[in-house]
Amino acid sequence: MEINVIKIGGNVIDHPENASRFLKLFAKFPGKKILVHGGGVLASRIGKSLGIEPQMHLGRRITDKETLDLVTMVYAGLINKNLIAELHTYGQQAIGLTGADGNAIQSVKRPVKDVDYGYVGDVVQVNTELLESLLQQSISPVFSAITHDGKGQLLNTNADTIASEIATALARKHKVNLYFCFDKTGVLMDANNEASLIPLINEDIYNELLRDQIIHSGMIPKLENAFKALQKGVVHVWLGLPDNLLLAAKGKNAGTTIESQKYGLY
Ligand SMILES: Nc1ncnc2c1ncn2[C@@H]1O[C@H](COP(=O)(O)OP(=O)(O)O)[C@@H](O)[C@H]1O
Ligand SMILES: CC(=O)N[C@@H](CCC(=O)OP(=O)(O)O)C(=O)O
Repeated sequence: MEINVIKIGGNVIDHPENASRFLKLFAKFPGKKILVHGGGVLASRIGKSLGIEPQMHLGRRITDKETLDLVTMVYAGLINKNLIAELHTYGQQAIGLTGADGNAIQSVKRPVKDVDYGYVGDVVQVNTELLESLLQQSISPVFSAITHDGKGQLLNTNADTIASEIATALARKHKVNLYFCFDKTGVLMDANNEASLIPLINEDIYNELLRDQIIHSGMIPKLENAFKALQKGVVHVWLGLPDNLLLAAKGKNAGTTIESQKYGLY
């Protein structure tokens, strides 16, 4: 089957009207689809109000025990359940999951190298049978950024990574497209200038932009994951505004595209 994995960023869903516009588009999006949502900004805001200061390193959250409890409540509870409830108002069958539910995504606690990320998980296994069975019933799985290690420990996993790992695992058997929706028109030469869109990107350009710090913060894991997915068999990766998602599905660019076959890079 053809499967679309769609990631929606925390900056978009932090604004209820933008979240609603996106969810309506997701409900309209044709074919089999899986949603992965972030929520980093809300977790940081609620954390601050509780005296838990966010600590990020290269776009990823350093997660101590207290922060793990916070993100579990915010991502798997507050955000995930509200998204599911709203999707049903648009006629979209959906089921909210963490990686622990149905053993959907197992991860291992990231080994300490230069940085100790704490309770952050690197994905090792995706339960594709579970996802296939839900999709066959026209139920869209909706994932928050929480995984588990199979030994009782929940772990925080970057939502872009979850989207990429799900897409990659399904790509072994299916044609998979991966869409990263966030708060910019795509990858930009200047993150503050929407007109500076880079419509196509390859790994050489990425490395140059990274070196020149044109790509920074949350864009780093997003693009790392985009390239990883393409290398591992995902057919099409797109990044852009949620409002352009249906255009992207029709093959119109309106964002930044990295396409495996067409450019022969992957
Ligand atoms: N070159 C770039 N083009 C576009 N955005 C960039 C770029 N470099 C850094 N960014 C930042 O990355 C952010 C998107 O990453 P992130 O905040 O993790 O998104 P999400 O909402 O998906 O979680 C943008 O809002 C922007 O501030
Ligand atoms: C380990 C790690 O960085 N986890 C992320 C998970 C949420 C996320 O990725 O949210 P956005 O997509 O909104 O950024 C975090 O806690 O910020």
